[in-house]
Amino acid sequence: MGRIIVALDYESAEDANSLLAQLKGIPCYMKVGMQLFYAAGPSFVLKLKEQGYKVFLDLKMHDIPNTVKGGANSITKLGVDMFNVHAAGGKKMMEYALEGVDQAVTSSNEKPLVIGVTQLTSTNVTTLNEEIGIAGTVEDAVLHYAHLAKSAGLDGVVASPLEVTNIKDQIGTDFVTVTPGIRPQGSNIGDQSRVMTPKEAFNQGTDYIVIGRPITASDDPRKALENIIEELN
Ligand SMILES: O=c1ccn([C@@H]2O[C@H](COP(=O)(O)O)[C@@H](O)[C@H]2O)c(=O)[nH]1
Repeated sequence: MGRIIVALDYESAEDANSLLAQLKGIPCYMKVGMQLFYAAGPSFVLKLKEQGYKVFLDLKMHDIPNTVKGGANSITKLGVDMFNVHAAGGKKMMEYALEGVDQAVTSSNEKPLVIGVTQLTSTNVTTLNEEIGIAGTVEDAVLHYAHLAKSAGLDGVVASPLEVTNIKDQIGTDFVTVTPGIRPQGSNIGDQSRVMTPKEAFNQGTDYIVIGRPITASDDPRKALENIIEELN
């Protein structure tokens, strides 16, 4: 099941390597987010690639277009398979990200999937309306950003599984959806708001699910991942 992305949300390379050892041989993507990247840096990403992992670099870039272009250029040179930018940065920012990618693509650096973050899966309608200042439903806000990401030329979006059917219906099945907010039955929701089980998420038609704590905080991470895969089969 190469469509499961495990979130390596750890404070050190040692901790992340310990999980990698426990999950050895199970085909899945590895996601490096800001906690691990800021601690272990690009060299950790390069080592993951050397070991043959598919890598999603989840740094959610959001800055002026020129800065994002430079960031996207540097990320592409790391050889990652997927990275993301906030769609809230606007169409021009996303277009510049793609320019940064194009300028870094060589025969040894393949083009990564570039994915736009719509609304974080921790965001509920109250946060959206009263704190972020966007009126209406979360679903509409997600769809708005998904259309914007598509118009900028991005490959897909990060959204919750709840929005996948509408995204695929409106934008097309080949527009990639990457969905965190995954909680196997009975697991702690924590700070997430818009959640589904792994099976429900794939039933909605998502391309990739992202799972962190239900695996990493488990007493037996390998068993936790194997249980998820078994449920999906
Ligand atoms: O909208 C988003 C975007 C990214 N994430 C990231 O996914 C994982 C989820 O971890 P869990 O422990 O399974 O909650 C985490 O790394 C987030 O930074 C997200 O949750 N929602």
